Amino acid sequence: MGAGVSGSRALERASESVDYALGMADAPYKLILLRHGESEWNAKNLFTGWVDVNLNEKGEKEAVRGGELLKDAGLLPDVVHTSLQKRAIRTAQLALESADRHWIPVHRSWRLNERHYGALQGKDKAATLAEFGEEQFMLWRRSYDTPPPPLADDSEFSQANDPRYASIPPELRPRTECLKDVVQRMLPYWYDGIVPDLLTGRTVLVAAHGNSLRGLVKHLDGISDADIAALNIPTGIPLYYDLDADFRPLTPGGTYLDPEAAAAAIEAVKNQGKKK
Ligand SMILES: O=C(O)[C@@H](CO)OP(=O)(O)O
Repeated sequence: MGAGVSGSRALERASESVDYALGMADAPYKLILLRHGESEWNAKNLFTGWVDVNLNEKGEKEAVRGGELLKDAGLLPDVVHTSLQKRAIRTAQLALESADRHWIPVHRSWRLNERHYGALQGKDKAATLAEFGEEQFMLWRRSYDTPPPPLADDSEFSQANDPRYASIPPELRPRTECLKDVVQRMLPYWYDGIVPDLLTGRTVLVAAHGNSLRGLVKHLDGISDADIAALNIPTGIPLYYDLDADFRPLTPGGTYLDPEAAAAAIEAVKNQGKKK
């Protein structure tokens, strides 16, 4: 019995020293969220959703700067997860190149895609606000559980027949989504794709979108369905989370690596539709 007790103490000590060696004693898990840089349609103030729009020049610069911020902060990702959309994929590549981490393993999933914006995809935000009024506009844009009308499969902005979504049965491919739908399809990937990487002590970068990241932040910070309406995420500025052993943030809301730029950009996202 004595041997058993000292054996288990030795095991405890060994596991403590592994935690220490991995720097996991206080904040075991390091997670970085990065919304893609400005896209061509962000600049034109159009609802984008699943339309596969590219970064514009400003967005490319934001992505490069995002990588520099990571490097300066000593937050070097060991693995990256992206959506299946070009603006997030390219943002991750540009950021990782500028942090000299272009070689890390990459995983992609449609579950990190932007919210499908239904029949609003391709529409001008200011014109939509003017046509339907502020209440309806904000309900579609920021309410937790009111999706816009579905997008017809024969629309030029539909992804119903896009081969990259072939693994989703045709009738289950989104034609519109509210944030609640996004949380429901994103969380399985968080648990099965991202958390296992965090558990091994890797620093994980998630390069995704305004609304898929709002869904993830809602989950991490335990934000209510009502309060999430007020949360906006800026393009291209890394948001860093130290997570405890239960994957809860040590600093609620995380930390933007450039807080001043983030505050100004959050305000601009919030006011989209009100100008241009
Ligand atoms: O158009 C979109 O897909 C998203 C993100 O750009 O817009 P919003 O911030 O209005 O939800």
